[in-house]
Amino acid sequence: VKIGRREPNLPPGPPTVPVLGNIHIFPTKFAFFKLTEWARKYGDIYSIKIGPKTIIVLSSMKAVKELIDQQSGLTCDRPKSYMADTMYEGLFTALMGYSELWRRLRKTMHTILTPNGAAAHQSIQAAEATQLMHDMLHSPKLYFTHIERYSTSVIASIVFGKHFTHFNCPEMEAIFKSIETGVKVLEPGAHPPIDQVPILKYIPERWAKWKRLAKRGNRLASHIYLHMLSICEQRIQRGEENGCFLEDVIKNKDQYELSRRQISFLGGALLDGGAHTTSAFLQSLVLCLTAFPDTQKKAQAEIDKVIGPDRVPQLEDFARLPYCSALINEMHRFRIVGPLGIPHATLDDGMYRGYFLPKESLIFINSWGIYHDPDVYEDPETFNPDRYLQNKFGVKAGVDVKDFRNNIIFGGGRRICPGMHVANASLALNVMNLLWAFDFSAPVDSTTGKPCVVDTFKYQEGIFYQPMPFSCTIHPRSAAKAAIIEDEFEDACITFRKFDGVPVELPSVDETF
Ligand code: HEM
Repeated sequence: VKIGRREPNLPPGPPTVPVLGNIHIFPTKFAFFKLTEWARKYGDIYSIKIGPKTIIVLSSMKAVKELIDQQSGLTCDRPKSYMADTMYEGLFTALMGYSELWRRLRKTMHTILTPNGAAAHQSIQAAEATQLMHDMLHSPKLYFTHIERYSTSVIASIVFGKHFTHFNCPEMEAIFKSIETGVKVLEPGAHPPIDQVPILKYIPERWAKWKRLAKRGNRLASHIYLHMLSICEQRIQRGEENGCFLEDVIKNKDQYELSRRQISFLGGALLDGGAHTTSAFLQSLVLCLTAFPDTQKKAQAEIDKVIGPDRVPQLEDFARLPYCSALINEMHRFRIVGPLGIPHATLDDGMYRGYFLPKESLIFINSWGIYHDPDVYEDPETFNPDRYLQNKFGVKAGVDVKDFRNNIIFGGGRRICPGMHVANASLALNVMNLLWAFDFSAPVDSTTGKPCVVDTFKYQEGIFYQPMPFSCTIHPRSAAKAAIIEDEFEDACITFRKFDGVPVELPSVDETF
């Protein structure tokens, strides 16, 4: 039997068995740990066989640069996915194959997402970040949810011009229901291998729960995306534009060559792509500040020296805070939001380092493996922002950095995360604000009288690496700072007025499946 066998000129990899290849040993949970273990054994490029299909795993900056960035024309596709295409009608930028339509959607996104485009949205971003401080001040125990409100509302404001005051509102609930269903729809290994065995597509719906699930996902996703779009359209009709991204796209849809439905999914892809990732980063940040009090104190000392206690931080301050910048780099390295990114795929047959890469191979950028490589980073499992003060890439002495870039956590090539500049501004603003405003500590264990041990590995399963909710004590650093936050929040509410608008009722949706 040839199926499952590694073809002789593929990159090396774990031994295969007939038909299955490596399916039987492929991890279903936290796959990046196993893929990193294999990287140490088989090198920075290796292959895994899933039946007849090939997965290529890249675990060095050099391999990512050479194959994802420099051969982007070959590696910019996405794997075909019946489930994703059914749920998102083949219109979801992050999961679409390389096509003319994908290029048009990316081009449209770039109008807001360039550094200058992103800068135009900084006032709403700052107002949202102020609300996050205000929410944490008033109900610190709900900080996990406050972060999720912030991350969703900031993108919804930038893209659709719609601010969410509370987590408990019909729109936020609908967005999360759609995202949660998306996670189930896309869960690797949860459904029959439809993409490998296409005949399965013809099984009638009543016998195929997975088909019904994908259709339910489609109803939920299209319902909320179209609703968000109509909020924006109605604002334009009232002549109350607030400068959000989609206003421009709606008004110039002929120039962008996009239909109304395509525009709604474009907004949806930004919303889903931006909300969860930003949340995961900020929740990991709180976890690490709680687990590593010395780091917290050092960052606070820098902020106290540069900004002082009398005003809230501004985005411009960030350039004068090298330790805070190192802290963000170390957060990206230590607890990567997307440890395997979103898989790329090859558009055609290709070659790299003398290896053959068959058409439609999947390619994983194993960021976890790259950032936890003991040959590159001193004690990679130790959280140590100072490594990024020693040199730009935080590497051991003597490591050749000519192929390095610090934004590899945002992927690469033509598919590199278009939200990178919006995300960087969000992360910088909130790191400064949260450290300026609050002390984070582990709750005290009533039996020992000592702070509880914080587990920095208690994370949720899924495509993004997001911590499980954990107890954390959050106190304002002074009464004066609490008062400044109250004042700032009043100003933020003035900014929000333009983004609250007239409520538009969310119609109900059929959720059966
Ligand atoms: C900490 C924050 C973020 C991280 C770590 C992150 C990471 C990533 C990664 C790894 C990819 C896959 C890139 C590749 O395939 O090589 C991606 C794609 C994407 N991201 Fe982000 N992202 C973040 C924030 C955002 C934000 C704020 C937005 C929207 C404003 C956004 C929108 C997107 C979209 C639309 C794609 C799909 C690109 C495509 O397939 O063409 N992301 N992101």
